[in-house]
Amino acid sequence: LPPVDLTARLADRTRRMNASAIREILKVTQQPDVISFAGGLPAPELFPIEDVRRATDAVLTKYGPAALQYSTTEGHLPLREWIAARAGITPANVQIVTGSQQGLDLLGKVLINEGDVVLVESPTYLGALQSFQPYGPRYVQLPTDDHGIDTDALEDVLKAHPAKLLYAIPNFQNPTGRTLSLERRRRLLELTAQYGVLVIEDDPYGKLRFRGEELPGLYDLALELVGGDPERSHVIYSSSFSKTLVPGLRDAWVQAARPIIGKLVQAKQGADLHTPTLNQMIVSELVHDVLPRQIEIVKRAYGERAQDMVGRLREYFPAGVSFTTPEGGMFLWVTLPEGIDTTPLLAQAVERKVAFVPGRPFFALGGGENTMRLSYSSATPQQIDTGIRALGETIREALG
Ligand SMILES: Cc1ncc(COP(=O)(O)O)c(CN[C@@H](CCCC(=O)O)C(=O)O)c1O
Repeated sequence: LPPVDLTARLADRTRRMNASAIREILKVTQQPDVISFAGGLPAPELFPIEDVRRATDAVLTKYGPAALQYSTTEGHLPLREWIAARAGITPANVQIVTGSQQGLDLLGKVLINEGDVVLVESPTYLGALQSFQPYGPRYVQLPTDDHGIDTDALEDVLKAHPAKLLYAIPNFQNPTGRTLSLERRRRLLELTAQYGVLVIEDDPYGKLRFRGEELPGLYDLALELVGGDPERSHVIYSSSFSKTLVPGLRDAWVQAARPIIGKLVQAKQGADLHTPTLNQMIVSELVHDVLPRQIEIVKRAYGERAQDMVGRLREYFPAGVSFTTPEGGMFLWVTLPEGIDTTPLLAQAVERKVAFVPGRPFFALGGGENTMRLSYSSATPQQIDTGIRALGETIREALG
């Protein structure tokens, strides 16, 4: 039989698909002697392994075979009830998803028509761009500064472009580590409500504040504006147990009005039927006692590591380099002098046994060649010292 040209058989939309820079770099940084500031990996040494062991045993004892059987697409009801009670909504407004990454993909599938204008921060989480891309959005980048999205610029954009969606990470943003100010949260909600733009609030880091005052989320503020009725909220909230508990159980959730949840359920039926039953039940055991304790442990550790890294950046990085100083989360953002391209710089850094994520893939419409993302969450003080020193030398060399 003549060989079939398989690439010619791929669906047209696959031309819009690209690899995740983070996932690709993770393969490089698996080499044991490379200090990686690349992936947003939670600190493995802090994982509550014994608690997970006990919870797994308790679940198998309590539910028996049901813990290993197919289960509902909406998700394990006790877990949805716990999430709903905390958010002041009903379980019908909560959909469990297999990582918030799946939530982003399903939201793209049910909300984005080819050509819809999707407003994204500049820079934004590259994984969201990867999830939305196959559905053919027209991205419009929103300028950001140390207080998050520039809402004056947002108003100008909304006057110029009827937009379908605004995707935002208000707390400890990926990749910059920045936090959207309260004043701008209110202004963003006013403008998006006025112009009929749905907001996706992606908030996997919201509980990981280690400095400053906690701020109400967009979803919470929007709920207040509509008298607490989730059916009238134009904000869709996404969060995850990946950064507060463990990422490998792939448990996360979406909060939204029922018409959106209803379509998410149908999209998820077509994707994976349901999130693993056992994993949901384990998380449902852990949320009561283990989760609050784990959040405190993680916040303290990440606060120390962030402080460490900022100290080393000040010590080892050359003048002319600027960086953010986050109040929570796992990342900070470095801006090098114009003219340096951090994509080729990564290869030189890896030769010095240190890795980061070049900034370019975090910009939906290009730019950012002279930027990079650093994650401090899974690095020890010694690795931060050694790695930042090596990275500083790499940058000095590139500056000539
Ligand atoms: C804003 C934002 N939204 C969703 C996710 C996905 O988290 P989960 O699927 O809930 O684990 C993430 C996780 N991003 C990490 C983890 C990616 C891990 C990986 O690709 O290996 C990162 O940027 O490095 C995120 O930052």
